[in-house]
Amino acid sequence: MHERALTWFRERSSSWKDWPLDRLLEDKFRQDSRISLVIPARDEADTISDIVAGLRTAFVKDAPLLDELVVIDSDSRDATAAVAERAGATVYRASDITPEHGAYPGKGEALWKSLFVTSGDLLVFVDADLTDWGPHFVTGLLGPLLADPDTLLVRAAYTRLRTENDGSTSPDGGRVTELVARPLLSLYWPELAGVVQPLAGEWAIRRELMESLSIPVGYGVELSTLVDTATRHGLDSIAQVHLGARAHRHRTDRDLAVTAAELLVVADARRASPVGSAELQQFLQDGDWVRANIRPVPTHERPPAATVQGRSA
Ligand SMILES: O=c1ccn([C@@H]2O[C@H](COP(=O)(O)OP(=O)(O)O[C@H]3O[C@H](CO)[C@@H](O)[C@H](O)[C@H]3O)[C@@H](O)[C@H]2O)c(=O)[nH]1
Ligand SMILES: O=C(O)[C@H](O)COP(=O)(O)O
Repeated sequence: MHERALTWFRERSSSWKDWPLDRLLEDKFRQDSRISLVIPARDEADTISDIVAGLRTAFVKDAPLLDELVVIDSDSRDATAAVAERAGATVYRASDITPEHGAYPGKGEALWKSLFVTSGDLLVFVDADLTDWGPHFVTGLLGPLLADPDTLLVRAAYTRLRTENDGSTSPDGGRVTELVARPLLSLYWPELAGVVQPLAGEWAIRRELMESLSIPVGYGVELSTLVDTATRHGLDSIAQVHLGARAHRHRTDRDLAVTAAELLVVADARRASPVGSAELQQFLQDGDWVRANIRPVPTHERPPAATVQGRSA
């Protein structure tokens, strides 16, 4: 692994088990922190109820960790809003929030709009399509933020499960992650190559930072916030927490191609110069991230043959 990335990986990774709820509550009340949990959701009526109800029970009813549990309904065509409200969330339609600023479709837009209806100084984002997850996602993500004022952004690290049509699972999830995000980071921001899940939809961030960043309206928001935070505040302002395994609803390759293009746009907007040499950082999906793999990426280009001495034609 790139030396800086390896140092970061070693120093800034922890496990959700390192962050017990008691300790978090103690830190939260000592610091007088307010915490908002935000779930962006488009057409997630099938899964959102369990997520909202589970988090509400764990961190609103049983323990006072969350001050707000908000769902941003992002142009859903199904009953997402009603289901989420019944499960105990405060629900806003993204397009109803600050209508004077207009409305775009997309996840990033939902997160950006959430800034206008929440008040927590710490924000936690959780996707609405999770099928394998646990409340420890939230405690894990908040741990480093509550423990250290210099930590500004916390990313989830997990094994991404792929669920086949017959219900069987393998640790082969994350098509865009493996095919686009990781190569982009390894090539253009190799110091970020130690981020195990650069596109994880579960992350926590200080409001002050989130409000200072430009937010792509679509699926580029995870990549942009990662790169921009590292660029402006240094790698060590970011931490990652291993959360075990995570499964979600899979989208089609064709839909993911649009996401892939969005990531390229985000990268393109942030890049000044091309890479010289490159290696691709990968992680074995069995959870043993210490046995990470480095794959050399060929970058050499031959000159036009017409310019090469001794060509026969
Ligand atoms: O217009 C949209 C589209 C999606 N979502 C919600 O955003 C979350 C993630 O969307 P999803 O379609 O499940 O994304 P994935 O295909 O799983 O993409 C992965 O990679 C993306 C970055 O490329 C991240 O934004 C996602 O969180 C991450 O799960 C879910 O709660 C969606 O309901 C919206 O709120 N509005
Ligand atoms: O982050 C990703 O790579 C996308 O969400 C796709 O994940 P999947 O291949 O596990 O559906």
